This record gives sequence, C-alpha cells and structure tokens, in this order.
Amino acid sequence: MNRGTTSPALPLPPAAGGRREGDPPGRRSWAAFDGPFGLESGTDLPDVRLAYETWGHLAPDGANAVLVLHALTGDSHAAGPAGPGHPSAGWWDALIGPGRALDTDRWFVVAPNVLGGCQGSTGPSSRRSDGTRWGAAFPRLTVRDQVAAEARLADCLGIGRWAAVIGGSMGGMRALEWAVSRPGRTGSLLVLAAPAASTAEQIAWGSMQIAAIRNDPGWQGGRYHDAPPGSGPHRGLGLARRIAHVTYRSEAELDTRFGRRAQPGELPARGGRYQVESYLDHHADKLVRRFDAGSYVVLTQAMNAHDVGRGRGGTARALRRAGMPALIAGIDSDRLYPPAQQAEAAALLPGADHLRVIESPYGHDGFLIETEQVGALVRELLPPPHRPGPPGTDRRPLPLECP
Ligand SMILES: CC(=O)SCCNC(=O)CCNC(=O)[C@H](O)C(C)(C)COP(=O)(O)OP(=O)(O)OC[C@H]1O[C@@H](n2cnc3c(N)ncnc32)[C@H](O)[C@@H]1OP(=O)(O)O
Ligand SMILES: N[C@@H](CCO)C(=O)O
Repeated sequence: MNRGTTSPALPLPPAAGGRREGDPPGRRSWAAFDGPFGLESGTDLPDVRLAYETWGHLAPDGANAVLVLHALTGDSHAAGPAGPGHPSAGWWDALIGPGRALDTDRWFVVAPNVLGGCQGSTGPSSRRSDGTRWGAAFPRLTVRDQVAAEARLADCLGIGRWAAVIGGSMGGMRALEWAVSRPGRTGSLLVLAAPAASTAEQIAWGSMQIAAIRNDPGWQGGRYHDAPPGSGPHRGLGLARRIAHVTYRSEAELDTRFGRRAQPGELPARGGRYQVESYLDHHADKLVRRFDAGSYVVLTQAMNAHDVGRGRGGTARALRRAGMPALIAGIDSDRLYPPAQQAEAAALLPGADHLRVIESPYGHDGFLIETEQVGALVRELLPPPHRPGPPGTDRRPLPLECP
C-alpha cells in the first residue's frame, strides 16, 4: 500500500508521502494496493489505486469515520471550493464542514473516487505498468468490486467500522452493498435514490447510453485514449449525457422551466434550438470536458449489473443481513429510481422502518440539490452528542504506511 497526494489533472507523484497530523481539512490523497486484486468476473487487476479526499480528523479509536460515496459522474471532491483539478465546488459542500450536517469538527469524512472512475482512481484511462493505457482491455467491474476496493482503503486508513456509510444513486448502490457484504463494518446506513437491484428499465436507459458511446466512430473499440486530442468519442459521450440528464430531472420541471420556448436568438423552425435542447447541449458539453467515455461505459455496466441479491438467495435474503440502523430515502419526482422501488428495500432492511421521501420538483438530481432535506436525514442518522467535547482534541495521525 502506498499513498500520496495528487490532482486528477496532474501526473501522479512517486508512490510515497502521506497525510500528517494537522494537515488542512479537505486534503486530497491516493492509496495504491499491490495486486492481484481479484474481481467478481474472475479476472484480476494487477494493482489498484483509489483517489480520496478527507475532512476532519480521525479519532484515536477510529470510531468517528464516515464514508461518503459519489454518483456516476461525481468524484472525491464532495466538499470544498472549486480550484485546480476541481472545476466546481464539492457536490455536497452544503452538507460537509464545521457545523454542517456532517460536522467535520466531529466526524472524519472520507470520499473516494470510485474504482473504474477517471478522477484519480484506477480506470480505463489509467496507465498500466508497461505505460500503455487500459482502454478496451480494462476488465468488467461490479459494484461489489468497487466496494471491495473501498474496503481495502478503509483497512489502510485503520478504519475497522464506519460510523455511517452514505451514498446517493450509484453511491447509494455501493452504500447498500457495504451494508449487505460488510454489515460488521457498516455502523449505520443512508441510501438515497438507489435501488437494491437495477430493473429492466434502468438497464435499458444505461444500455442506450453505452450504445451511444460505442457507436461513435471515435470510440475505436475503446482504444482511443492515445489518439490525438479531440478524436475520442466525445459526440457519443455527449449523447449519453443528454439521454441520462433527462432521466435525472422531472417532466414537470422541464416543462415549467423550458416549455416549448425557443432558445433566445434561435428559431427552431429555421434550424435553431428549443431551450431544453440548449440546456441538454450545455450539460453534454460540460461532461465531455471532464469525464472519460471509457469510465462512463465501465461504471454504467457496473450499475446495470447491480443486484445485492445475486448469489445470496435473492434481494430479500441479502437485505436481511444488514441489521444496522438504516435510512432509505427516495425522491418523490424521481423517474429513474422511483421511490416505490426503494420502499420495498426499506421494508426488507431490518434496521429501516419506512421509506423517507425527499420532496423535490427536480427528479433524481434531488439528492444533489435538496441538501436541507438530505442534511436532516444525516442528522437523524448521526445525532449530535448531548455534551460535545471541544472540537479537534481527539485525533490521531493517519498511518504513513500500511503493511
Ligand atoms: C454526485 C455527483 O453526481 S457529483 C457531480 C455533480 N453532478 C453533476 O455535475 C451532474 C451535472 N449537473 C447536474 O446534474 C446539475 O447541474 C446539478 C444537480 C449539479 C445541479 O442542478 P441545478 O442547480 O438544478 O443545475 P441545472 O441542471 O439547472 O443546470 C444549470 C446549468 O444549466 C445552464 N442552463 C440553464 N438553461 C440553459 C439553456 N437554456 N441553455 C444552456 N444552458 C442552460 C445554466 O447556465 C447552468 O450552467 P452552469 O452549471 O455551467 O453554471
Ligand atoms: N447528476 C448525477 C446523476 C447520477 O446520479 C451524476 O451525474 O452523477
């Protein structure tokens, strides 16, 4: 195991370095595990690197650690301002920080970039030991593989049991997999807008996005990473994002916001765009500039394969393994992961009483937008102590090296 600091936009430093006591909060680091790292498919990755960010300080007994897991196109920058390597502020910045729902004066928050991603963790755009990029040769991953890698990271950080594992969408799939596969390491659970198993329709949406990328001539069978800049499958990735983004928002929101209006200065009857088309173009353009198409395919395949009940006697039996206190939340206007699906999971999880419903006009993206309601759920899961101690007195340095 090695660790160091990096930014996804910068070349990795040699395998060395590490966090030191007193490091500023929001420190970005990475951990590399020597392989072979066995995958559910039966193949191996020769080595694995996970990028992660942390906020707060780990208590001497390691009991104040909270794992926060991002969605499909998210990354480890869950909190903090925009800056080098981070075009936007953290995606849950409103929730993580001193005095916020995930109070970093009390909790040590860890957010890894998912295995298969493209923001510092091993994925299709990473280089292999011979210097070539994985590209099409990158193996199929499952949510279980991603959680296994996160468990290796927890081992390395000396975190035997998370006080809570929290995630939305694809991050919620991983949170649920943590609870089912590692109940002894998952102290409590918050799953937002995520299913116990992807349905036919969810797989269908994902497969259309994968097809959009693969049908772009720039895909080149997945071997485009060393092609000249600009010749990759950008059009396909942009189309995938447009398809996905419609599923992330509600019909009512799109209608209220854009209706049939033309984009200012453009006339649809003369080849111009509707406002909603321009909006989708904008989101496609933004994603293409920050995300790798190969990672998009690998992560979407992992979401399509997601089924906590596979090989465990079915969903109901699998969920019964997870007895920790749990909150399962759905968004009332989510058409991608309808709340009724999560209500079934809530009914089956021993530690969850009933589905929590986030009210939002925004659809699936409500787990990113409705931070007040999400914060209330986090506070319910991790209530403030009756007598808080002075912040920052209980802390231990993270190990510089793992065995
Ligand atoms: C866990 C994770 O997923 S982490 C990664 C965070 N997620 C993403 O980045 C996914 C992409 N973004 C989103 O899904 C959303 O922007 C969210 C969820 C982050 C925030 O949602 P909202 O605040 O409702 O933003 P919304 O979807 O309205 O988009 C606003 C953008 O659309 C642009 N826009 C709005 N109308 C139009 C239009 N007619 N034409 C062109 N652009 C438009 C705005 O200018 C704004 O641009 P900017 O983001 O570059 O400043
Ligand atoms: N906007 C989110 C939706 C997927 O949950 C993302 O891009 O990751």
